[in-house]
Amino acid sequence: MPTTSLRWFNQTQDRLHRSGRRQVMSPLEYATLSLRRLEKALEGADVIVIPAGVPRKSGMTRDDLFDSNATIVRDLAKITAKVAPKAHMLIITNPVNSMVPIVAEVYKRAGVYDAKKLFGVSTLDATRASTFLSGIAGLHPSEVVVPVVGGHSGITIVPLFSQAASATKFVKAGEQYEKLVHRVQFGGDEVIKAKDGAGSATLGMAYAGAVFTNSLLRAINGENGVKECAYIDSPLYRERGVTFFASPISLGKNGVDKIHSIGDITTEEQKLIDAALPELKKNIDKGVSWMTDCL
Ligand SMILES: NC(=O)C1=CN([C@@H]2O[C@H](COP(=O)(O)OP(=O)(O)OC[C@H]3O[C@@H](n4cnc5c(N)ncnc54)[C@H](O)[C@@H]3O)[C@@H](O)[C@H]2O)C=CC1
Ligand SMILES: O=C([O-])CC(=O)C(=O)O
Repeated sequence: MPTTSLRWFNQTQDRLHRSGRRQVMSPLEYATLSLRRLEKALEGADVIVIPAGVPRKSGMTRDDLFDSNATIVRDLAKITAKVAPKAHMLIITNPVNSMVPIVAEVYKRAGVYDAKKLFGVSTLDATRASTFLSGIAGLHPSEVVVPVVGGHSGITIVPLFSQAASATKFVKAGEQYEKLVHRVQFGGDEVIKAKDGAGSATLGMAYAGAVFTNSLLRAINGENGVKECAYIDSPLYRERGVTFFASPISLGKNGVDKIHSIGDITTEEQKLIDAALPELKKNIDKGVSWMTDCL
């Protein structure tokens, strides 16, 4: 059945709206009302997108957000596991590398985990890679598709410029390549610095989140051949202890239909993946251990 409605819940807006309507509200009264409104918003959802949480400020890494955002994401996942256990879960909140394993742990404990329906949204990395390379190539970004694999922070972001079809020839080995990779890996830092305390890539993320969500909705509604990169529960590097990995995937009615292999890559790209894996493992283990410690 086609998706027919969009529901939106923002804790801060909810609090403002409620306190505007009633002058006196105890924290307990607010929390109870808010939880009920949230559950109502989520009930029966096919797709849930979670961008809730704190963005970083200049000088912070995404991992520095872990302590603030882990609790928010865990608590939201507990609710979604209860009221919409079959929904596709799209996680935007940083650090994505650790938040997705946290959601997986919550769902496992609730006995409702479906690895095919949990996604870390890494589309912004592919958007940046495409934008930067198309600028060099003099092409429109829509003509340049660059798979970006690994994770969503710093050196875990690995753009595969060698797979950008006809645009690949515009990438020159050496300094230009290194600068291009660095810009994709640290594009988020560039935005945070430019916004100077006013948040992170909010609009870029709104675009990237809409691209990924629309792709998923098209697949859920029966379209064939929908392909995106996303950070998912993946077998690709499991033997190296990395249980979540972003790679190209085909989407279907029930989420991940097929996880594609990385394919042919250059020696430089292999080095980037080798550097990404230990960092990714650390980020994933941190999320899983934090959940164990929560018990
Ligand atoms: N995956 C990605 O590529 C990207 C991820 N992000 C991440 O997304 C998150 C949000 O970033 P922004 O939108 O820039 O921040 P923001 O501060 O503009 O928005 C966050 C919103 O979350 C709401 N919120 C907080 N706790 C909540 C809860 N428990 N339930 C419902 N809503 C809640 C706040 O009221 C606020 O409106 C950050 O963690 C940021 O790092 C941002 C850009 C790209
Ligand atoms: O950099 C941040 O903190 C936000 C983000 O994930 C991005 O822009 O890629």
